[in-house]
Amino acid sequence: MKALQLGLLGIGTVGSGTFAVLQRNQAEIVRRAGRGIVIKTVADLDTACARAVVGDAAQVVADARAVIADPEIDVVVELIGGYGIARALVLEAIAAGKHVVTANKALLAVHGSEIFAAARAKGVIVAFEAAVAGGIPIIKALREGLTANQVQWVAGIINGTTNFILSEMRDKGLDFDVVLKEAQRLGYAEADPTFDIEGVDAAHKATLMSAIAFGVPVQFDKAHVEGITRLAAADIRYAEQLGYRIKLLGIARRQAEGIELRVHPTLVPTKRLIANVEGAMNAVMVQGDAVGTTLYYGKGAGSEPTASAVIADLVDIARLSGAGEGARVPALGFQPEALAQADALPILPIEQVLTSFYLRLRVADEAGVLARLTGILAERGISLDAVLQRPGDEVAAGQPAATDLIMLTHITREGAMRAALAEMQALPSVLAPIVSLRKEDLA
Ligand SMILES: NC(=O)c1ccc[n+]([C@@H]2O[C@H](COP(=O)([O-])OP(=O)(O)OC[C@H]3O[C@@H](n4cnc5c(N)ncnc54)[C@H](O)[C@@H]3O)[C@@H](O)[C@H]2O)c1
Ligand SMILES: N[C@@H](CCO)C(=O)O
Ligand code: NA
Repeated sequence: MKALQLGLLGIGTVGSGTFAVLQRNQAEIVRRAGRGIVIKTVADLDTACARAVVGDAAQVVADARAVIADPEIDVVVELIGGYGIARALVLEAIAAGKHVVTANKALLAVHGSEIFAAARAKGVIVAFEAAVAGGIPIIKALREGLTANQVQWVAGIINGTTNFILSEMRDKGLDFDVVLKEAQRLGYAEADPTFDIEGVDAAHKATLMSAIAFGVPVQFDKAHVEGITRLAAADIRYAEQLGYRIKLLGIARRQAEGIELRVHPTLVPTKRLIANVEGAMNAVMVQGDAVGTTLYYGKGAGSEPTASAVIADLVDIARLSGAGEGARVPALGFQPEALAQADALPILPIEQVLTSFYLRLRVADEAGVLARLTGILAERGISLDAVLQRPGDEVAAGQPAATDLIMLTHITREGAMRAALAEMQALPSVLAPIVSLRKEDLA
């Protein structure tokens, strides 16, 4: 059978990995796909760099639209990134009848509904395994391997840069900025690293997983997003003393009334495997009603790990591009007409999220403070799981002595906790802004 002809848009970190792995493993890939997968043309603004990567193994052009216009190209592989030119090129490629493979989670989390609808109308495939947790086949697992299940929740370490930063800070006592620079040097970080450290990249990926897990449209604008920039070393230490690690988790959970979709630093029991995922590694836990809890672990970023996912999608296309719509796996795993309307299973506002909390309060060391605080929590139906008292810093002469109170709560509605926090913060004996972090047992 004729080889699948590719046009690669962008040959940076992921593009060059895709080129290298396709070259190296071509014979193995033919044995699996039943035909060759060949890069015909590479488009990159930096043509000199692109030529240095591909030599004379493929044509190199500066203009991506020349690739889209080439009738011999079957698949456009978008590895440029971002929402701007990438969106235009992907839509133009679909309009030209090309299948599309992309690693671009930002694009799909924000414009996915438009792109999947355009692909459906044109009868082409849009595949994106590389967009979530890089080389880990989590899209395949959710869409196909777990298809029997009603998924209850998905929780993952899905940003390598922030997991690398948290691990290096905890293990080696390194500063945030030093570790971020190292993650950039290693090719893990996004073009704009604030996407990594502010949780946006993880939220893009969690949004895609929520759509595939629950059959809802991609709705990045409804995700609750917090990064790691406000995390204090003291909380990492206290969490450790209580038997928890702090991880940036992307969580999508089904409640009766809707879906929780959130990214935030989270206390996870140290005894869970996922709490021990270190460095730039990713891991995703999925709980289904039939299968129970499953865990997927591996490299979520980097040149060849991400290329591994891009090429897996290409092999699927090599096998399925000739098949009718019904023989292909739908982009989000649910039949398009069965995707729930946004209001049928809405993304819940953060106040409705159910979770437990870690609180750290700097309080005046005087009688009755703890009773007042626990009274406020009890009025809102929030019960305590554990309380620790730690001496605070030295205080100036004449100032009241201060102490740190660390509390772990049982599960509560976030709205109730926010109301309690406001009331506690207003007490004169609470001396500094209260730190609150969410905690998940992931059992
Ligand atoms: N780096 C990773 O580990 C990783 C992992 C998973 C997903 N991704 C995603 O993969 C995509 C690519 O990431 P990357 O790290 O390879 O980026 P990169 O910056 O290394 O490469 C992008 C390439 O696109 C080229 N480019 C920019 N504008 C162009 C245009 N208009 N036409 C043609 N070429 C253009 C650049 O010159 C560059 O060579 C992004 O969507 C990213 O989020 C990256
Ligand atoms: N910037 C991303 C790349 C992989 O999507 C990360 O650090 O995980
Ligand atoms: Na993946």
